[in-house]
Amino acid sequence: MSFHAVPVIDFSRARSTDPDERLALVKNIKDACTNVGFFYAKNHGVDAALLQNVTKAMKSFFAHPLEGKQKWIREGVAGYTPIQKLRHDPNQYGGDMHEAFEIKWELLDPLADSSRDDGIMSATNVWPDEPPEFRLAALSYYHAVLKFGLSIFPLFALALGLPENFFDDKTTKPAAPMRLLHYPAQTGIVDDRTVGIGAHTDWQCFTLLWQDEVGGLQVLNQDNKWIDAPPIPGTFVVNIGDQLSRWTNDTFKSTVHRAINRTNVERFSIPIFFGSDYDVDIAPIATCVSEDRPAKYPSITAAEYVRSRWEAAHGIVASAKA
Ligand SMILES: O=C(O)CCC(=O)C(=O)O
Ligand SMILES: [Fe+2]
Repeated sequence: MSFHAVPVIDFSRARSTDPDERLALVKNIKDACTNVGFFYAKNHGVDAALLQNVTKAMKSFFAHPLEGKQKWIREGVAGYTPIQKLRHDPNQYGGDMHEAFEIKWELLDPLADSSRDDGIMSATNVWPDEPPEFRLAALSYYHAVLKFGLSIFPLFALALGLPENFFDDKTTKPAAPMRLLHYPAQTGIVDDRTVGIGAHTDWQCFTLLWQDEVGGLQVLNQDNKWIDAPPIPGTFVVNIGDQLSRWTNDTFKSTVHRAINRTNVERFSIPIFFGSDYDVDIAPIATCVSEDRPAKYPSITAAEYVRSRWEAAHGIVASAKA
């Protein structure tokens, strides 16, 4: 059945002592992940003040002239990406109309050892000197959302009929890049060819997205119609990515989406992409495979898979199809 709206799921029930409440939550998650691949999470528990601080810092950073921001471009997978550098949809006319700043896992304490071997996905963060509170604001928000994100894995396990701790030993140092995104106001001629971020699926297990009040996110349904996912204050948009759809042999859906800012107001959003540990093999989980539903995907590590998608988005190799 085709969906016509993105469901809203109340996560306060994850903390309930009533087992029926938790079961009802898992059922909502299962329905959303198998039919839509998207849902809003409300009552997620992330402090609104942390969000306020990071949005203030990112707005201040992106307001700088391009020359200042270009100092933070790095060859690797962290730092600044200018407008139109990426093209998420290879069929799209121009590049994506957004600029981004990407942050990798790092501890909040600047003196702590944040080195971590992520193999071919290893990256070191760069931190703009302006505004000075950028690092603290970004990482404080990041770690609060990381905590919420990790709490979703056991619920996904239950929704898949797996033991609740199934993902625990596979998410001890989970991949979780965060991107701060700025979609400029579009004042010229705007048509379907001018997209903020072209039609794509995400690469990791799932994404937690905060979006501001401007709107523009759209999700493709089974009838090939774009369904709006409008901003709902106090929620995150959660969507399944290709890693988890492969891993579950397509039990969970990784749904095509895009963002188009057709207003003359700039838009900001912050996705965090949650993956398993990079060294985990994401071949279809045994319980998702049967004689009727043979494994659709070969074995590959999460790092190899994500790296191939990253290279495709950067035009380094032909698109690696999910
Ligand atoms: O900005 C948005 O609303 C969507 C961003 C997105 O889909 C992505 O970064 O993968
Ligand atoms: Fe996305």
